[in-house]
Amino acid sequence: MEIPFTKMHGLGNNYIYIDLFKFNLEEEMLPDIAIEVSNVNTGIGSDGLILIHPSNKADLGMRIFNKDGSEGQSCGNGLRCTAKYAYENGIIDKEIFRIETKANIVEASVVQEQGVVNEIKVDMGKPALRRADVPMMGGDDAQVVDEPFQVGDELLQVTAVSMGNPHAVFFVDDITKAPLYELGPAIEKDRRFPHGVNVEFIEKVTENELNFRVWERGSGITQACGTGACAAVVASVLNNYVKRNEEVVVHLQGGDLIIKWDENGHVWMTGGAEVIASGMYKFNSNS
Ligand SMILES: N[C@@H](CCC[C@H](N)C(=O)O)C(=O)O
Repeated sequence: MEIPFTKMHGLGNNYIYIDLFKFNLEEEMLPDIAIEVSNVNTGIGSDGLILIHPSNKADLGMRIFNKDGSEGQSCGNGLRCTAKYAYENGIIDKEIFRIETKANIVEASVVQEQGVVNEIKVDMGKPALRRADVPMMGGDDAQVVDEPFQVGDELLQVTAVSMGNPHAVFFVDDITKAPLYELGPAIEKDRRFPHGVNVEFIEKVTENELNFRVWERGSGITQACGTGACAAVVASVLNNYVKRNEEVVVHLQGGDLIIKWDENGHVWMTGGAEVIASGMYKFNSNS
């Protein structure tokens, strides 16, 4: 079967996008397609698969599958790329529109010049902070802020945030020494997170600037994670490292995002999105 695709990235966080306004895929094939297209040796190579689909609740919908075939509830970089694709390919014909995800419905605004989208701002909605909503096991149902977290021989301090998907945020003094490979895989699958977790290491640079590295649930190290950057700013506010209602520049491996957690509780994400290539993928179903 030949599948039309577009490969896009947001700060290097790259996915294969399939436009289900034009092409149909069987539900049961989706995890296998995600695994296969993500493979850099036998597929295209990506952090996963994103489907852009019709929605009866919003202007359009987006679904994200990680590299291992698991489905995530949201994807910040994917939402900006989806917004750019939808605008530039005539799926929508307005600058502000709503996108449904498995987690919630978000509002995206595109800044465009002559039909080409340069920047996308997304109202990502409100974070969920109660332990059960992350979800994280153990302890009472209050927020998980700077809580001791033992992993093997290491005693860390965790702040847990859901941006529709789960995030465990750890603050470090020097981002270049963040133990991504050493601890990322173990924390991602730690039994205290029953649905797994995205793992972020954050260094405060100034009152309005954070350094960021991520080990993503289902995909491992990626160059950027939009929901992770939102979670990092929420966690930094909760730990008094940055201020509520102020823009924070998050330096990810692939570039910068501007994030603000506003006084109404909404998290705003602003950044770019790029098209890499488009073509036809020959799906072999070998995985
Ligand atoms: N890269 C994404 C998040 C993708 C999903 C995540 N790995 C999960 O399983 O929750 C982003 O930009 O937010």
